[in-house]
Amino acid sequence: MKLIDGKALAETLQLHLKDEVEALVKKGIVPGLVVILVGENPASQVYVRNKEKTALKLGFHSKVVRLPADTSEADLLTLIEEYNQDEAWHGILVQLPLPKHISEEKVLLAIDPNKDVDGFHPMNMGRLWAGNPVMIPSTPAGIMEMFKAYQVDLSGQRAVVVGRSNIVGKPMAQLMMMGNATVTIAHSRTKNLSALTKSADILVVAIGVAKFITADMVKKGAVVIDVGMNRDESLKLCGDVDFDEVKDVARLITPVPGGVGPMTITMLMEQTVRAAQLASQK
Ligand SMILES: Nc1nc(=O)c2c([nH]1)NC[C@@H]1CN(c3ccc(C(=O)N[C@@H](CCC(=O)O)C(=O)O)cc3)C=[N+]21
Repeated sequence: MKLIDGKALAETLQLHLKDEVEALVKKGIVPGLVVILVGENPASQVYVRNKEKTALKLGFHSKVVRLPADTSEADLLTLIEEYNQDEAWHGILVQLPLPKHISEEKVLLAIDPNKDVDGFHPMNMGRLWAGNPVMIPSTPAGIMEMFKAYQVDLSGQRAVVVGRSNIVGKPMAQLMMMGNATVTIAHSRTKNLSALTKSADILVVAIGVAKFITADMVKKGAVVIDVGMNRDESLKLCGDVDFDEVKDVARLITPVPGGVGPMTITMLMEQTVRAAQLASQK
């Protein structure tokens, strides 16, 4: 078994990004990323802080707008429109999940697709499914970077994605299909799931159940990517894959923490740099 070191890869990619930021700054453009957080979800607080730290480290113009949990949908939409109009901000990210009284669909539709560095706007989702992506959701984008760095050739491979969310499962499946893999999307209602996962040369797991994938569900020599972020019995951070047993079956495997998470943040920064580059070419 070999570890896919997401943390180290993220640091390497960030060195390159820093150079790109410097080149932009010389032209008078500072990439700007605004993150909007509604409410006090503790996990969101951690992620948002990490995003801000990374943005500042790379020399971005960065801001986190923290709004109370009872912020109205109308007020949030107005704020998004203000950032859409403000040229200083190239990327706008509204942290999910949102409080229940706010429509996620309306909020994602309100973000200017050119500033939608998450790639969650229906326009960007559609472009991805049509095979002409502009903004790509950062978690699947980060996983594709891992495949590249570790020379995982997807062509002709059987890939299984466990999880069908708009932010991970679906875009992940499409990106691997674009890499010529044969892709199956499985989910909580899939019958005979372990037979399916065991047939996978490449297994990507994003279902949000701690240590759900056990060694008997994995093919010998498979590449296993763990998108999960859970707490185990002792409140330790753990993934959707039972790492301690699956590591002896897999050829390549990502740890949690230090795997997909740091790559997600890095790709978000990369897309913000690209949004700034695109805006400067207009
Ligand atoms: N609009 C939006 N965009 C997102 O990209 C988005 C979101 N909403 N909502 C929540 C999820 C989750 N997410 C993570 C990012 C980094 C880590 C990360 O850095 N994890 C570290 C550990 C962090 C810790 O210590 O808790 C690691 O895996 O090593 C995790 C999770 C982005 N998300």
